[in-house]
Amino acid sequence: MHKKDMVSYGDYQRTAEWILSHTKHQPKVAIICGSGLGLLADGLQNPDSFPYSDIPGFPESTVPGHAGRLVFGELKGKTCVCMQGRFHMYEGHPLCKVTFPVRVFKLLGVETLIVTNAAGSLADSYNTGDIMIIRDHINIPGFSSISPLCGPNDERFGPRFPAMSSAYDKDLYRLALEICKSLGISHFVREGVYCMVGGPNFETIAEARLLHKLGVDAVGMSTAPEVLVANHCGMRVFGLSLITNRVVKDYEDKEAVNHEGVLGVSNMRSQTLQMLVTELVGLMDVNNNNSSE
Ligand SMILES: O=P(O)(O)O[C@H]1O[C@H](CO)[C@@H](O)[C@H]1O
Ligand code: HPA
Repeated sequence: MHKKDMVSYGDYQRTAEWILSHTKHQPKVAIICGSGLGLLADGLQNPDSFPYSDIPGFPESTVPGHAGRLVFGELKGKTCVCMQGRFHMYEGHPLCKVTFPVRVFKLLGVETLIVTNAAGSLADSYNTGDIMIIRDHINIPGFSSISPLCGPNDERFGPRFPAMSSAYDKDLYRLALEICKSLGISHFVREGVYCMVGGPNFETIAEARLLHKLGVDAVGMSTAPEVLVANHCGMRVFGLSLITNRVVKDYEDKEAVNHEGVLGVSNMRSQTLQMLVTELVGLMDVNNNNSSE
């Protein structure tokens, strides 16, 4: 690992201090919006919004559908911070930069991370527009030590060898399923395994077939690094994938995925996702939390 690709504890602290000097909000919940899902941030009450370019240490957001803003505010009375746009490895960011905000959130006092993403489906029973609650993930870059946790371990954040067998919080998972029932959306809500690939290309047919055989339900190019870093520093995590396309597994199939199509489906379903996340934040237990106090 090159030195320039490393981030020190002081770097996270500096960014956290900058944020604390610019907003009164003290979030307990952080939400990362996937491609085209930035609407999630629009429901925040009393918002304070900062372009990433104004925040010391934050990388630049370069992908269409990722506005590049950090928004603080309240959802159902709970103080949240929302990343309107995330960073991806394929943009050229080292993973410590991709996950930089998660550790900053930890220093701000965040205890729960909600990750969302756009993903292609491999499971034959899934339809475009389905919402998948992430039960677990497979981190393909991690298999070859491409991980935000590689390099010297900082014990102030967490242990050298973190367990990942409960990466996604079971209570939040169950609560989300109940909320889906009460919202009447269970017929398009699934539970499954997300797989991160590096991207930026979409999958070949052979890769798609391999992932299918591995038991992957949905594939995307994000999320696993953020979830790793959040688990490492003791946050609980909840994740949602919006199924924006079917991953082609058949050589005769002429359908080809593209990012514009992904964004189209995200936009179509983002209001439903917003409803689900809002209810979840409203009903989850947090030690919070009123920023005006
Ligand atoms: O994972 P998010 O950021 O939602 O974006 C997904 O959508 C993009 C491809 O269309 C890729 O970046 C993929 O990871
Ligand atoms: O089919 C896909 N593959 C990888 N990443 C994605 N992000 C949205 N759809 C996809």
